[in-house]
Amino acid sequence: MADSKSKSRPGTGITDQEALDFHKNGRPGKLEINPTKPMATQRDLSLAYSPGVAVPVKAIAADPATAYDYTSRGNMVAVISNGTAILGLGNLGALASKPVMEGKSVLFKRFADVDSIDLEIDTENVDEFINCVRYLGPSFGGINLEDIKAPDCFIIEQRLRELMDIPVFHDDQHGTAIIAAAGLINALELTGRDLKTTKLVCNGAGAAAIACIELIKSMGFAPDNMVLCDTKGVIYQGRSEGMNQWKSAHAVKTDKRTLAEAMKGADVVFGLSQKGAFSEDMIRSMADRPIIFAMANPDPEITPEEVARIRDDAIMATGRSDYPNQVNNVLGFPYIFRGALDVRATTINDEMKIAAVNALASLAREDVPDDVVAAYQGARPRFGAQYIIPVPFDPRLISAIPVAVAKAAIESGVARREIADMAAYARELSARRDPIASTLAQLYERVRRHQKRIVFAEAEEEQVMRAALSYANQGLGTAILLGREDLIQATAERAGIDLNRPGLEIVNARISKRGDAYIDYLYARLQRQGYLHRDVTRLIHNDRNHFAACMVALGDADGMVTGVTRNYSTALGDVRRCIDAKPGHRVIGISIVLARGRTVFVADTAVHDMPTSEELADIAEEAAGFARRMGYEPRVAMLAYSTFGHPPGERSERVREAVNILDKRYVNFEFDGEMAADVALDRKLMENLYPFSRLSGPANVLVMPAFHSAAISTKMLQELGGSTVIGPLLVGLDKPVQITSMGAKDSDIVNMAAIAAYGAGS
Ligand SMILES: NC(=O)C1=CN([C@@H]2O[C@H](COP(=O)(O)OP(=O)(O)OC[C@H]3O[C@@H](n4cnc5c(N)ncnc54)[C@H](OP(=O)(O)O)[C@@H]3O)[C@@H](O)[C@H]2O)C=CC1
Ligand SMILES: CC(=O)C(=O)O
Ligand SMILES: [Mg+2]
Repeated sequence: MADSKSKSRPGTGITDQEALDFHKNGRPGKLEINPTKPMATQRDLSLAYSPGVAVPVKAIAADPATAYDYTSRGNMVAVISNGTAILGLGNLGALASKPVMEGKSVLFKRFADVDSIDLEIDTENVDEFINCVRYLGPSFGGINLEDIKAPDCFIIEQRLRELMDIPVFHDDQHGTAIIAAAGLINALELTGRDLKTTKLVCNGAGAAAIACIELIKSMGFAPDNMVLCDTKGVIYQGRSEGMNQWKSAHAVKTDKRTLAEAMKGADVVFGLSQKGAFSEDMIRSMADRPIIFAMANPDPEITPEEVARIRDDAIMATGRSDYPNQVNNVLGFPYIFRGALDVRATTINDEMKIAAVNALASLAREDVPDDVVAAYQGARPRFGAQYIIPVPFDPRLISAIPVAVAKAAIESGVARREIADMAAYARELSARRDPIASTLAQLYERVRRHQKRIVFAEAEEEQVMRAALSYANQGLGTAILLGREDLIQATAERAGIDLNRPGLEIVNARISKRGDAYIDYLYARLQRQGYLHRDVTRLIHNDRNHFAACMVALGDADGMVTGVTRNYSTALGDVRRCIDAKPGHRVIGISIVLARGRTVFVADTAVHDMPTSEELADIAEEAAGFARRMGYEPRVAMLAYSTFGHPPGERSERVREAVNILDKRYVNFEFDGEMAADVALDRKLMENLYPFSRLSGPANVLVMPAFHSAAISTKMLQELGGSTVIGPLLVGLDKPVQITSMGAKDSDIVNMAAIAAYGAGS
């Protein structure tokens, strides 16, 4: 039977089961460790381990600073928790905090290329915790404390800062405070308020809350205009119940005793407490144009929908990614540590925090340039009530925040390394980001706004059904499940999936009223290619790919996804019988390879076996157009085993000729060749040996000389090189169809469905 695990969590588009599967599938968890040096030969071993390793050991013993040169310390941060305040879920213990800590580690890597490991310490004793961490200094360039409850976190952080000579930063305190302060500055500006006269209520008096109010007081907020509340109500001078020295420091003289009383007439409210802590009446009682930051995770103190029902003049922010204005420390900790590590800072001080606040606040006021629009779901946001703070996928964060933090560290004297050329540093930082994730995020968002009907041709398969459900749950459109009802129902029962929800439709090819129209359409196409009417009838009644492709061809569905049960070329043949190439285009397969922070488009990985020169030139044009649509300025390398004529060989001539054809077509993108893959990808090699090359940087589109080299190299990269490969994506068809690999996972199938929907003109 279907259970709650198949129901989407409100507002998120994900089910509990999906969250569990995401963490469980493949290698459990979200993190693994990979070596950065070869470990293949006897010589490698002698260098990496005994005897070679003794040399850096002695060097570090003689000069500890060289540990930054010879070990991973300088780019390594520990995320450490005891699980006493996991998000807003409370004290669930060290072990239960591990998914969050692994998540923070992954975000360090994803957003700022900082290596990170999570350490969960199983004690609630403050001294034991401090003793456990204080000796770990040699291993790390920084310590990120996470989800430790107040007031223990204040003592722990303070003591560790005194004991350790690397940055110790409690993210829930300072990370949150930095982002909230940046959002507040901008919200005050938009509502024409002055920091010195604004009245603020902060609900919650724990780690995040105390740090937030301390930071904004240090920026000039009047202490008397701020009321702090906790589970016992207002923290007033003279209160004795549930107090500690950190709360006392912010107690005010007031006769208000409850949160409801405090919120009456308030300009701003910060929620750093728990789900549902704000009532509609409280929100109603606030001043005009109220500023509401409901930051509890995973569920805010009040939702934007609830606020919108009560009033339309609020500036509303939450800690979540699925609403506008995400005030969440993910906007801070990766970049703050990036800047601190790059100057080998001994600490993260107030100057560095305020520099981060200002950098973040100003970024939201800047015009969003074209190449950043992708991160904003394809729409260009303008500084305003719905956009007071950048989104986590904003590619400008990686250069703006670390530069500001590094500068502040140098100027305030806590840097152990200077950066002479800040502009070069900013460029280096930009090169660390990988734009594909923001491109995919944009793609999903566009599909969400222009929902499409996608037919899942193999819906009797469990992973396809899960993908269809996820497609509907994520609000991407309607998922059409093609298959026999009884089998679909049986699979759904087995998988615990509830099919009775909006956004899912079942279509049975055998009894569909549209069958005759599809037969007529297909017979007209195939009658002169050896197909009898009865052959076509059989194809439509018995073959899901033909039926689904005809649905798309005749407009009954906007796009199609298939491939789980049949090999690629068979599925492609089925589809091509029903759908032609777009006029003036060539159908090709493109694989997106994400490897070590780089994204490369490889073509043709699906269709042309041994392309002619003319076909290679077409493939280059299709691939360059696709790369551009995905937000990249294409630099196309026409690959071969030789480079610019050496070693000579007949096979490379075909590729050379393709370059000549592109020259004659006056295409509007950079291309060159023939060249070997190492020359195409290694800028230095290209500059040193072939300074005449017309590519202005390493290639990001690789046109392979033949299908076998394309398929072999992408599969090898995936299996041996640890790369992520998306695709092959079918490009150039007149209607959007995507074919997955056989046995693809549900998440891959949803990606393909979203890409098909995008291709349908989302
Ligand atoms: N958006 C973001 O980036 C971040 C959000 N947060 C969120 O802030 C919240 C607090 O986290 P953190 O400070 O680390 O936790 P702590 O355990 O340190 O503090 C929790 C505080 O919330 C108070 N509290 C709990 N429930 C209520 C309630 N119903 N009404 C009033 N006060 C309440 C507690 O009161 P008492 O002192 O009386 O026990 C305590 O002061 C969590 O929901 C967390 O997810 C935290 C960090 C970052
Ligand atoms: C975001 C975060 O760190 C928290 O909610 O605890
Ligand atoms: Mg936290």
